[in-house]
Formats: sequence, structure tokens, C-alpha cells
Amino acid sequence: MVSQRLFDALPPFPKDVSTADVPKFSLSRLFSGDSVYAHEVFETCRTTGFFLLEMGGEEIGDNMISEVDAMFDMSNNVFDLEIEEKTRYAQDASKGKFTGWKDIGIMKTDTGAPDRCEFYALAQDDIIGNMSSLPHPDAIESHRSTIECFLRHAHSILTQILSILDAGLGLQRGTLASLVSQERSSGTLVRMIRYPPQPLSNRRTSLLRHTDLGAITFLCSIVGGLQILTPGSDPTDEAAWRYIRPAPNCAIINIGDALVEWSGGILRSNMHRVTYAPGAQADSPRHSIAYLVRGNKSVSMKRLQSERIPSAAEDGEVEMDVSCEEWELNKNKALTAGADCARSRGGRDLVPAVKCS
Ligand SMILES: O=C(O)CCC(=O)C(=O)O
Ligand SMILES: [Fe+2]
Repeated sequence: MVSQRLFDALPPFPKDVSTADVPKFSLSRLFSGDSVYAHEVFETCRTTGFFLLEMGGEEIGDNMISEVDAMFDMSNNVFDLEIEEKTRYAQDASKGKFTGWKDIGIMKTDTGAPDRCEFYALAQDDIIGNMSSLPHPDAIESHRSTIECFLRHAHSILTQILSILDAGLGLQRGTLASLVSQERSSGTLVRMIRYPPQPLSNRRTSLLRHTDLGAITFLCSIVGGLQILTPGSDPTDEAAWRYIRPAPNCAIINIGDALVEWSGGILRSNMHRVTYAPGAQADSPRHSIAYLVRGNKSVSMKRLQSERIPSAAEDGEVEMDVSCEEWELNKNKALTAGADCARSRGGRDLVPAVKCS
């Protein structure tokens, strides 16, 4: 949900590229309490797992638009720092440190080739104050309050979406939000990403196909490149990968694996990847900002109990009681090694709210 002003500064996404079938919802209607609209949002989270959320006109939406613009500015400045400076804040996957800077090529794509993107990740706990602050370059330190506002506003928008999911899953209002509280420790991150333009003669996937391991993601970008796998398709079928067209004032929201687990497979986390941008955009660097909301560290990954969520026993499964913290560590290691055998998950039919005999 970058502003129109920043979109106007870059070449447009071409009109003739076929794009994914992803609906656009509006934040003001989401806040209106319209139950038919809420049901459409829920069904999208169950069947596609991705949607656009348009903001503007509401106080929180307008704040978000200017905060996201400021985050993009900051991200540009961070990635433009000298490599020696960025190296001081390097991530260290072998020590489970996924905050700070990740150079291009550290991760693998699905062919085993090095990735083509740089990350700088910030822990929500660091910014909100759930832990003692981690050191960052001045380009970040001087913007801590902007980052905190961005996190608080994005979180309250996502809380609204989670309450729609509570209703659809037959959970008490506030159940899902209580698993991803901002006031308790979690692996939640805001990840800034820069993808340099790729040479015409050698263009390919820059970020491995994956599903997000957390609960829900709030993603902002201007330049295209994000693709989702058409539900029901084989990931090796190139024709099944479709671009999402970024739009001004719109965030891309997607469901992650934790919500699939908690909902017993009702909600859907869909595979996605990043490749070169289409048309004239391919010559511009691509920036994105992903707010990756994860469960509180000690929360279990076991499914929640409700009339609508089939129990593991009903499915003939024995559930492992892993905490979000352990689950994330294992998934992160696999992802870094390119060994994440990701597949889209979830999307099963809902049982009726009241079971009839
Ligand atoms: O850069 C993007 O648009 C997508 C990033 C992404 O999928 C992620 O960080 O999980
Ligand atoms: Fe992702």
C-alpha cells in the first residue's frame, strides 16, 4: 500500500500480462461489520489465501500509506549503505539469527541456484520493546518511531482480519489475535527486501517458492515480480505461476502455515515466489516490505478446538505439540538451505456449524 506518488515514479506494470485471480477488498468495508463482505474475505482466505487490501479515507489507512512510504525511503537508504557497514549487522542462520542483513546469494532457489535478493529484517520484539534493543545502522535507528507506528497500525488491521477468521472458524472473537499478541515475545519480523534488476540474457526466480511459515503476512511493493501458484496446480508447471499486480494504496495479505495448522487445514497458505518484473519494470530495482506475523513463542502449533475445526483424531492424525518457536527454527533452516519442500496447504471444506444427525 504504497502511495500513488511512489507508483508514478516507476514504469507501470504492463496491461497485457495475465495476472492471478486475487480479489481486492477495502479496509473501510472490512471495518463496517458487513457480514456478507466478511464471509467473502473468509472464503478467500480458505480458497486462495491471498488478497489485496485497499486503504485510504480511513484514519488508520491514511496513516499506513504515509508510514509505508517512509519505510520504503528507509529501506532504500539501508540497502545503499556500504557493504562493510551492512556486514556489521549480518544475519547468521547457523546461530538461528534471522534479523539484520542478508546478502544476495545466501539462500537457494528451487533449482539450487543462489537467490537474487538482499534482506534487512527487524524483530518486532526489538522495535516494540519486548527485548533489549538490537543494534542497527543509523539509517534505521533514526526511524525507530516510524517503524513502531507502522507495526502497530499494520497489526491492528491484521487483527480485524483475524477476527473475521475467528467468526468463520467458529472461534470466540479475539482467539487468533491472542496467539500473535504484539505485547508478547514472538518471531514476528518486518523484512525489507531489495531485488536488483536482472540482465535480459539471464532472468530467473530470485526468491525461492515457499509458503509463509507464520500466521499472516502484510506485504507492500510497487514493482511486480511476486507470483502465486494457481491453486490445484503443479509447481513445476511454469504456466501455473501468475503475477500479482501491485496496486497503489493496497497491501497484499496472505495466510501463512500457522493458520493452516491452527485451523486444521481450513485456511490456505498458498505457494508464492518472486521472479523478474514484467515489461519495462524489469529494469528497475524491486523493493518490498513484508510484515511477517508469527505466533507468540510458547504458543502451540496444535489445532484449535471449535465445532468447525475437525480434530486431529477425526482426521486420523497424531498431532505433535511443537511450539511456534521450534516450528519456525526448523522451517527457517530448511528454507535457507533451499530444502523447504513447500507446497500449498489447506483449503478444505468447512463442516456445517451445527452437525445434524
Ligand atoms: O518480495 C515479495 O514480494 C515477497 C516476499 C515474500 O514472499 C516473503 O518475504 O515471504
Ligand atoms: Fe512469502
